[in-house]
Formats: sequence, structure tokens, C-alpha cells
Amino acid sequence: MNTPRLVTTAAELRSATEELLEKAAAANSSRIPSLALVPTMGALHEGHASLMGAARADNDVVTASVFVNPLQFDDPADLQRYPRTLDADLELLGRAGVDLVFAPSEAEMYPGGAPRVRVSAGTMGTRWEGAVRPGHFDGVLTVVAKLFHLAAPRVPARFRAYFGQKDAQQVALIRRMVSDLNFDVEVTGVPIVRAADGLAESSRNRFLDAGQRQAALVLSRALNLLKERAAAGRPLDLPDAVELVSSQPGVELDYFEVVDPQTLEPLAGTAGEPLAGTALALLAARVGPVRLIDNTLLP
Ligand SMILES: Nc1ncnc2c1ncn2[C@@H]1O[C@H](COP(=O)(O)OP(=O)(O)OP(=O)(O)O)[C@@H](O)[C@H]1O
Ligand SMILES: CC(C)(CO)[C@@H](O)C(=O)[O-]
Ligand code: BAL
Repeated sequence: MNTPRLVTTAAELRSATEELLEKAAAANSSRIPSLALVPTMGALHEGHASLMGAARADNDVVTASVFVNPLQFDDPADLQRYPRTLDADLELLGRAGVDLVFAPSEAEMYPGGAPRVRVSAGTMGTRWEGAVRPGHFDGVLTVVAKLFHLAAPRVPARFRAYFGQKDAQQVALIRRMVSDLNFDVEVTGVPIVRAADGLAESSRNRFLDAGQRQAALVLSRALNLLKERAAAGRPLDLPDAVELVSSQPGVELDYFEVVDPQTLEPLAGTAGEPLAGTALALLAARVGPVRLIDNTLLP
């Protein structure tokens, strides 16, 4: 097993990145090396391992960050109980072949306290997850912008960043930020990893008991139903899928919509007509102590 190098300050991250990129450039002088950044909040699982695997397959140097970003939590209790498991995370990152782990303290990331100037996610960040967690996406984009600046190569290299499709609204917003604000980074979205029972892997799944987990399976079942209908060219009948979830005891639906995958605007005609083109079905629900999100691309 490779042991990743753990750095906790911006200065260490910069010099370790430069050293690894120079080594990669010397080992293969026929092309410029590539650097991958995989941002996480830790408590890593198979979903994260898949992100690391995608980054490892395509790049010379892979950096993962582990930072529970207080700016993106609107609920202090959620922030306080967010699982922090750095030792186990380092083991997983080692097995995944990650080179460098950036795990800064809050004081390192926000030396002056909460930043007064932030990236605004605009109206795209006030829908769906943003409606339920006000300010969440401003917090996400602000920390991601900072991580891009901190991790970016300062020697010639391609720079790529990897995010999971599980957080589909987050990936769409990060892509918009990169294009609207001219960040020099290529964004890759990695498919959702699910447990054998169909539940999308999430750090928060550990808070579900067996009955709650069983109830939560209705979410992926409802998304699959839409996927099957879309693949067969049949009307989606979204209200029927919404009813399937709403009638499951123990599951409280926050939203369930079919939207444009880039703009996240709702698509018309999701009840009676077959789908024209591609779409994203996305939902969030509260199950026992946790909020779960899930989505699928259609068809
Ligand atoms: N099941 C999954 N499949 C693919 N990517 C995932 C999965 N779970 C998380 N990711 C991705 O990993 C990155 C880090 O996510 P994060 O650390 O918030 O994990 P998480 O499990 O989504 O946590 P939580 O759901 O509790 O917030 C994000 O880009 C996220 O989309
Ligand atoms: C992208 C991210 C690491 C920013 O804190 C977080 O939102 C996450 O883990 O998805
Ligand atoms: N993966 C999204 C991080 C959060 O729930 O804050």
C-alpha cells in the first residue's frame, strides 16, 4: 500500500505539489504532467474510492483534500455530528494510490474567520438543495474556489478536479463557476456508487438503523422506475413516482423533480409525454435522523 503524504498547510501543499509534478515531468519529458484534485469532507467510503480511482487512472499526481467546511452547513447540529475519521480516511486514500492529502484546520482555511467575500451560487443555488439549505452552495463554491487556488499547479501541468454525480446540483454549479469565472481546471463528474441494495453511498448512511435503511430503498426504486420508463420511450408519470415515495412510511420527501441537467430548471411535460432528450431526475428525503439525496440521468 502506498502511504499518501499528509500536509496541513497551504505552503506545504504548494511545495509538495511542485516536487511531485517536477518528478513526473522528469520521468516523462514528452508531455506535460497532469494533476488531479479530489475534494472531500472525509468519512470516506466506496463512493469516494471511485472518485480516487478515476483520478488515479488519468493523472500523474493525485491530491485529495479532507476538510469539513463549516461555511456550507446551515444546521450547526449537522456540522457538529458530521463524522470525522482521518486515520481510516488515510488508509483508504493509501489503498486508492493517492499521492498527497491536504487536511487543513479551520484556521488554515479561514485565518480571518468566516470570509466576508464569498462566491455566490446565484439563482441556480437557491433551488432544490439550496432551498432547503440556505447559503449551502455559496459555502460550497467558496471553499471549492479556495481549494482550486490552493491546489493548482504552479509549474506547467494540466489541472483536473473530480466530483461525484451523487451531488448532481453541486457538480452543475461547480461547472458553471469554472466557466463563468474562468477557472483553469477541467471538471470531471464521476457516476454514483451504490450499495448492493441500491442505496447511494453516503457518509450519513451510518446514522440509519436497519428499518430506516430498508425504507430509504424506495428512493432508488422510484428513480429506477423513471429510468425504465424513459428507456422504453414511455411517459415518465412523475406524479406516480412521487406517490410511491410519499406513501413509504418513515420517508418524508423534500423534493422530487425532473430537470434540465445543466441549468437544473424543471422540465415541462414530465407527467403525460415521453421524454425528449436527456434529463436529470433528482430528489431529497428525510429518513429518520438524516436527509438523503439521490438522482439519475434519464433516459
Ligand atoms: N455514492 C457516491 N458516488 C459517487 N460520488 C460520491 C458518492 N458519495 C459521495 N461522492 C462524492 O464524493 C465527494 C465528497 O463528498 P462528501 O465528502 O460530501 O461525501 P458524502 O458521502 O456525499 O457525504 P454526505 O452525503 O454525508 O455529505 C463529492 O464530490 C461527492 O459527490
Ligand atoms: C465539494 C466539497 C468537498 C466542498 O466542501 C463538499 O461539498 C463535498 O464533499 O461534496
Ligand atoms: N456532499 C455534500 C456535502 C454536504 O452535504 O454538505
